[in-house]
Amino acid sequence: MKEEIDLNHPKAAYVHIPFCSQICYYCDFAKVLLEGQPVEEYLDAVIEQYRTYQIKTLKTLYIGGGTPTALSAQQMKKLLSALTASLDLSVLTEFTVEANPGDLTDEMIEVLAQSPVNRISLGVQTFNDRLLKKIGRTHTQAQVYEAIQKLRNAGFKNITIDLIYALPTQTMSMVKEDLKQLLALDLPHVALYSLILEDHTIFMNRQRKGMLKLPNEDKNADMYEYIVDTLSKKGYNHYEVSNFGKPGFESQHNLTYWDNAEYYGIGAGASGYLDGIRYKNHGPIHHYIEAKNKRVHEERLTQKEKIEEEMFLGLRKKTGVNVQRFEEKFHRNFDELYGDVVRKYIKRGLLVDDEKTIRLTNQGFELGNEVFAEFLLAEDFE
Ligand SMILES: C[S@@+](CC[C@H](N)C(=O)[O-])C[C@H]1O[C@@H](n2cnc3c(N)ncnc32)[C@H](O)[C@@H]1O
Ligand SMILES: C[S@@+](CC[C@H](N)C(=O)[O-])C[C@H]1O[C@@H](n2cnc3c(N)ncnc32)[C@H](O)[C@@H]1O
Ligand code: SF4
Repeated sequence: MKEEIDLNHPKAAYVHIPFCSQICYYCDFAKVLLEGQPVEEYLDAVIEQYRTYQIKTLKTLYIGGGTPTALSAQQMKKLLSALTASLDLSVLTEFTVEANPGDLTDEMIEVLAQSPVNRISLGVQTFNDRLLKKIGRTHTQAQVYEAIQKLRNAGFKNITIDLIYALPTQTMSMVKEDLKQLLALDLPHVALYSLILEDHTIFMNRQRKGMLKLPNEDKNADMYEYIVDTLSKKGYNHYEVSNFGKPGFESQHNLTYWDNAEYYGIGAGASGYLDGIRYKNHGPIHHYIEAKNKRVHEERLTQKEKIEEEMFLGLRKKTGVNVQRFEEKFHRNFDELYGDVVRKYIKRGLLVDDEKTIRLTNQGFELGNEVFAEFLLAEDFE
């Protein structure tokens, strides 16, 4: 009986730490400057929300931000022990903490190494010191090398970094140099994002004033092609639009999102998906701390929305959407719903149908959003 109940529970949890010691010029995630924030009260509120779910087993736990390593080593220790106190650790296979290369003090690394955390995601963005300054980062290339060496010395094998390409003034040869540095580090995983200009960022402000020199769309596409080609040749599995992992190192937590499975979302501004309801927690720190009910937006998804999400999220993965699984899940004939659009994009070389799965080609990945839009169902769909 216990096992049955457990199977119905989400197997992934996301915990958000919204503090940063600097605000990067491109970033629109839920975050605030650390200084002067009620960090202890915030951690207590996070732990309180986590406990309400009475979680006993998880396959993946992910502490993201913001910058989790902006916490002090003591605060991190308190958070990690509260999150794992009632967990069956034999089931927990992937436990990630995001870290800023400049924050990884010996003390912080020791706290992480002595906990069940087994994956570290470093926000590197680029190895180019001048470019790092131009995007508002305060760490340097040397600190990245130092952080990775220290993490390895402490026993961490599963280290991933985030890089951004198509940054202002970035040229193709700068992207090639970043890839060279990345490959020399021989890391098992990397996420490479194309810069997105977000509202309410310094970059958007500069763009509006005509002061931002961004690579054009063609250059952006060339950069993506170069990245995909280079990493694929070096043995990385391009398992999602922006993610590359050596076999066995694909992020299990992020695959939960793309598999359209449910997960707990804990912390200010975090989103979660439980019992068919997508929710978002209060964003502003004080609201989050004070609110009795931490969840502020809740939306029960209709069948139409669930099907659309299954397609958008599934197509982000290299393995695509499994047709049989789709039909079992939604009790619908796939071909009736999507046969026409699938055939159209197969003709254009953007989709492949290998009988069992529908998936994007590399060219399809580049034009992802255009393809996804065609998988929206009619307004009157029932
Ligand atoms: C929200 S951050 C959290 C990680 C950590 N704070 C850090 O930056 O080191 C997660 C990642 O999202 C990516 N990101 C944030 N804003 C972006 C943007 N506007 N365009 C592309 N990628 C972005 C960055 O690569 C960043 O490392
Ligand atoms: C952009 S992804 C980077 C993934 C990472 N490179 C990896 O492979 O482990 C992570 C970011 O997405 C955001 N994020 C992930 N899950 C979230 C959730 N459930 N609610 C809110 N934000 C989330 C956080 O800002 C987090 O820093
Ligand atoms: S990219 Fe990371 S460090 Fe920079 S502002 Fe966003 S969350 Fe903070």
